[in-house]
Amino acid sequence: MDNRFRKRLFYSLKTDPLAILLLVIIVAIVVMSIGGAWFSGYDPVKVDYKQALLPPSGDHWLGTDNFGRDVLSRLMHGGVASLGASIMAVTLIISLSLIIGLAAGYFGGWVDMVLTRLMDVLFSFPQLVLAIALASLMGPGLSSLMIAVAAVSWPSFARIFRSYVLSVRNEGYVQAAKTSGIPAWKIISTHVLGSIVGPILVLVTLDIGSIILSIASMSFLGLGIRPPQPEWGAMLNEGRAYIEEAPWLFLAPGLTIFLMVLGTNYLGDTLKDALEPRALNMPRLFGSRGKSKRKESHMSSTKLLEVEGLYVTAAESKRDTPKAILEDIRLELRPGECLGLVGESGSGKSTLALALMGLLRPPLELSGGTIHLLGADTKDWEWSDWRQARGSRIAYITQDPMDSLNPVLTIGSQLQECLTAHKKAGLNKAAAKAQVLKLLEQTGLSKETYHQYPHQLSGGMRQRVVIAMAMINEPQIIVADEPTTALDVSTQARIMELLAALQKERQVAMIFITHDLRLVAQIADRICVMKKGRIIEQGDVRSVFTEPREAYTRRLLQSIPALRIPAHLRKIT
Ligand SMILES: Nc1ncnc2c1ncn2[C@@H]1O[C@H](COP(=O)(O)OP(=O)(O)OP(=O)(O)O)[C@@H](O)[C@H]1O
Repeated sequence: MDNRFRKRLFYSLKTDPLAILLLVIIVAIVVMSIGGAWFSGYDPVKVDYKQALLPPSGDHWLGTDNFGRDVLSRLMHGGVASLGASIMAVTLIISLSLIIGLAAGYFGGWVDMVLTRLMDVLFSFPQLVLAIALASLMGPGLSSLMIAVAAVSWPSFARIFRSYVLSVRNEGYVQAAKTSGIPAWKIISTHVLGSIVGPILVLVTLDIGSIILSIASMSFLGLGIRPPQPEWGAMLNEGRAYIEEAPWLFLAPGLTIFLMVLGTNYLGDTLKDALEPRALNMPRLFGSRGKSKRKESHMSSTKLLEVEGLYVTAAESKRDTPKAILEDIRLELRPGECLGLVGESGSGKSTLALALMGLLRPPLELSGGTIHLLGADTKDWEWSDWRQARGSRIAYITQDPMDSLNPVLTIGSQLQECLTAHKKAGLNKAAAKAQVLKLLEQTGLSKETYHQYPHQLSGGMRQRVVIAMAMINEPQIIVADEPTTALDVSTQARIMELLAALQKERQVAMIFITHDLRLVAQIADRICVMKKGRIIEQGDVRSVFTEPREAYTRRLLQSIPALRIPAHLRKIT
């Protein structure tokens, strides 16, 4: 666990009293279950009919059952059986699903095919019914319960692990390890497994609740531990007959199971949020709920985007003085125009792109200025407003296409998903597919791409898919953040041609971010030059190339060979 994760987890717990309360309850239940044997004070199985069905009192805090046994003592001893069986079942499930998920995801091919078909077969049965059938075949007892629950639960975990592996399998560092001749088992255990430890932890926490519930349900049906030994599900069954006469018999195990399941689910969510800060901070970034009225601006209707005095700061903690990342940014964009945003690494180009998309995440924060998008002031926009705008009005193309593509979904389904996310009335499945196929053709991809997965495509093809994704809902603005950086020179040229053609054909306005002035010369109408978070020079391409005002721009221009600048933009000397 890295330090930042621990800090985020601590922060989430600190600011969420319910999470703390549930954590305390879970710890108390676990401690009482483990220590029950020593400090319960009553034998959980000893029958004493004289004490039968006593209500809760100072002697018996949770009352007694129909055999005169102390309910609290049985609850504590039963916890060992219930929690022990659940933990054992989860361990079995995780081990099995990890082996199968890793093998399917990493080796692919026929191994993947066989294993995913096996998972599909198991998925086709209702899980609990199959587990009950298996447990009945093996006979009553906690071990048969555990095995039955594990045998039916592993496919859903294995499928998740497989998808994690697929997403890291094509990462540069895994490819580099493969090309260095490192054996598969070592790559899996260090690179692949290392990067999915976090998700495993979250899955375990999230799912232990449902495993506890499955084990209790099966015990309730009489498939678990044999009487008189206590177990929560079995106790629930025993208490059922006395629900009116002695409700504590039913309530005590029922509430314990409820609190354990609620607690583990809630804490699993907290853990997940700490691992994925995006989800944690999403809504807070856009002000409190219920203020979603958009203020229409007085901006001229010809400007698609107008940024005025924009400031972005970063502060790692409240105590730190915020560091200025963007200062006094002013720019505008008109229909069909391409604005090149250039500057050296670290000048703030990507941060500006994220601000324009409403995607700034802590520690980055919008600390001043306004962004008018298609006539609307985005100041009070909530997450849902940005979500509607993204894709349909303003789209984003990233540097690395793999960032935007899901490795486990086909290209066709991902494009169709983008289309249906902003669904226009009357768009059925067939029409959506036809639209996707047409766009694939327009972006120079074959029909077969529709059924292919991202890893089956080359880098250039993937970037074409991402461009198609950006175009599919016909946005009026596209922000392309170094879209050709990850490509070789010839693919780069073809992607630039495609972007220029699509932009012209569809009259889309584009912000083209790059540190490569040659690319800007090919595509942009105007240029903004950025340095240390500020726009230090902006103007039309020709004037910036031929008469740069700033020494910094001149240095940037001098760094590219004159011959690589188009003739009409070269300085006439
Ligand atoms: N999450 C963050 N927390 C703190 N500082 C950040 C964060 N993201 C970016 N910065 C800082 O903001 C500045 C601008 O970064 P940004 O990524 O926008 O630059 P860039 O011009 O896009 O660089 P590149 O061309 O290398 O992508 C840098 O100094 C960077 O360290």
